[in-house]
Amino acid sequence: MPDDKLISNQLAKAMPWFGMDIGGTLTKLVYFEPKDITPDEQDREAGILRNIRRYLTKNSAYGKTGHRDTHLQMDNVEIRKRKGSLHFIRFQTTDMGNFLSLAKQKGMAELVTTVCATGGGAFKFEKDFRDQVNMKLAKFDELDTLIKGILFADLQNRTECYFYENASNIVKSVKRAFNFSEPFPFILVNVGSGVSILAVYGPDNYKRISGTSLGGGTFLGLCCLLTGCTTFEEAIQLATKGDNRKVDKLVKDIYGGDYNRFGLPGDLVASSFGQMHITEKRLTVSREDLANATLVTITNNIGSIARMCALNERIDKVVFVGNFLRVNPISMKLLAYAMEFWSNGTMKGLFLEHEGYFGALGCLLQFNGELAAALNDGLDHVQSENHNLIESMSDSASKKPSGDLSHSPETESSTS
Ligand SMILES: Nc1ncnc2c1ncn2[C@@H]1O[C@H](COP(=O)(O)OP(=O)(O)O)[C@@H](O)[C@H]1O
Ligand SMILES: CC(C)(COP(=O)(O)O)[C@@H](O)C(=O)NCCC(=O)O
Repeated sequence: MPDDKLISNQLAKAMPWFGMDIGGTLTKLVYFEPKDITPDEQDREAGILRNIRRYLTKNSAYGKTGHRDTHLQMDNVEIRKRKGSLHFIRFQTTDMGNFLSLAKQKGMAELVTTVCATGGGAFKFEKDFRDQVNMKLAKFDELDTLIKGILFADLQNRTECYFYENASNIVKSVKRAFNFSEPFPFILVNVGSGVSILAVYGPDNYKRISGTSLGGGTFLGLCCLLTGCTTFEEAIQLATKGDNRKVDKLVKDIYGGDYNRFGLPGDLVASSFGQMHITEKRLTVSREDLANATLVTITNNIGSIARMCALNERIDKVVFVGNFLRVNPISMKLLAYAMEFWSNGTMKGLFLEHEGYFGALGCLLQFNGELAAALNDGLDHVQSENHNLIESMSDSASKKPSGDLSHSPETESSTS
């Protein structure tokens, strides 16, 4: 059985380490940059690997839609006994063709033969990866990796988790760090293109309890249709300047004030977009108002479903993640308000700094587990779906660096 040192050696040879989450709208790529490279290792580092490392870490924009979220970079992270930084990169999934061309152009295809991937696109694009860049995808489930990513990020960064103090007063509510060191149980609401809701009881113990197709993709799609905007950033900017009350019908528009008997305040939205059947109202609303109303409609619906799920499961912590929350304090404050107000202060909405990257991060970490286990077991226990992944690792463990997840003849070796 290989010892720890051998395993860490083999894992290091598998660089570069990536985790990829190919979602319905955005592809998220987490890249581990080793920072403990010895001079000897540097000398032996293959040219392609060095170029990829430099290309990814020296730029913050790639191709047409690729961005590195530099503010999310995690330094001094230890993974597989290596110290380094985690870089967080995203691009539009519709740009996958360009990503594959770029990967080919940068020599990735020669270096990396297996990529760890999660999300629906890991299935959808598997053939494209194989046909266009000769890469295999080692597929992991998106909800498994999501939870693993969250737990890892929170361990690394004790200010990862936050909540809104004074959540019941949206104007005055302020972001504060939340101690998430004892996380279980919690409800996890992943707001991506659509919404998945999980009840998480332990690191490997969860169930998917609900979902809705009215998610981040719906907000963006409707906003583009209603306002003519073309990007998420533009949609959020418009929403920030708008007022949903000119679009929605409020309780007071119907009751003239509060509906006291059932505790419904006059300012509560009674009917989303409920004023838009009135011609004069329609003529006076702005694009900003429509964007704001769309954001409020989608957010409130998610908040309402999440709260019912939490109530049903008797869980008081509700964690919201997913890129819908990117640059979107309006929705986070609304969700925090909804959790607190409708539960009479018994539930708490929680948020995480790395919003949409946990699936990709968990994918990067998961690979370690599978790989180490495979090496430990002498590669005997390998499950069929991970066959490709382990096959290429077995190559590297025994003889030539064949390039799984990444090998080249002179790929860097471990310091140990
Ligand atoms: N730059 C962006 N481009 C498109 N959508 C974005 C962007 N930033 C945030 N979003 C929002 O995030 C959602 C996608 O979230 P994400 O968690 O990445 O889900 P998925 O895995 O389905 O792609 C979009 O539907 C949109 O609401
Ligand atoms: C199918 C999905 C898991 C895909 O994840 P996504 O790319 O949206 O993050 C998600 O969109 C979802 O759970 N949709 C809601 C389906 C439903 O329960 O109605």
